[in-house]
Amino acid sequence: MTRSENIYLVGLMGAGKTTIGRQLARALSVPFYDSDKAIEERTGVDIPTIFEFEGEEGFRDREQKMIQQLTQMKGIVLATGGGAVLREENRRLLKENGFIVYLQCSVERILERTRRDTQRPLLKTDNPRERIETLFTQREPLYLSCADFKVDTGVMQSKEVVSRILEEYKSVNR
Ligand SMILES: Nc1ncnc2c1ncn2[C@@H]1O[C@H](COP(=O)(O)OP(=O)(O)O)[C@@H](O)[C@H]1O
Ligand SMILES: O=C(O)C1=C[C@@H](OP(=O)(O)O)[C@@H](O)[C@H](O)C1
Ligand SMILES: [Mg+2]
Repeated sequence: MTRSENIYLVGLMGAGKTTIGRQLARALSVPFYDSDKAIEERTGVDIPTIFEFEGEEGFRDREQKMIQQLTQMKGIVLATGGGAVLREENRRLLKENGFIVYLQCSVERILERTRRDTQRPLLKTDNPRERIETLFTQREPLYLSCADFKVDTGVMQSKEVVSRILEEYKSVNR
């Protein structure tokens, strides 16, 4: 088993990890996991409820446990949550066990895509643009430090993004 048997997607909220991940897994005929969905299934409540009752740190603890478990699996595509790279342990686990793709996206596009969203507690603010800009500045260096490959999802259709990832993944796994 090599680390490249898994593909892990990282990037900001709205970059398309969940959407692209599902399509990529289908194209490869492998199982798809989404760490947020797995946390929701385990707890029986949605992400905003976890933030409400346990705060961001409570959510991060659950997220770390989930990443620990999901990175034991082989032959999967995993969409992480946008903040999964914040913890060093998560970055280490992801780097050790998979091919990491950073889905890059401009603040403007993210703002458009998340405008009507109610499921991302970190964007429940009077000034979502400022929040996204802050997250971008804080996290972009972390995404870049983990990534084996990056692709801009703001300028291409998801189908094209999937093709670019497959092309790169196959070239490193020849
Ligand atoms: N080129 C694209 N790649 C990925 N998502 C796109 C693209 N264009 C539009 N979208 C839309 O943007 C949103 C991305 O949300 P999601 O996949 O949940 O992102 P994430 O999991 O990174 O937060 C979806 O509603 C998706 O349909
Ligand atoms: O950026 C973040 O800190 C978060 C991103 C979300 O996932 P998506 O990136 O899939 O939206 C989810 O994990 C939670 O709301 C926190
Ligand atoms: Mg997602």
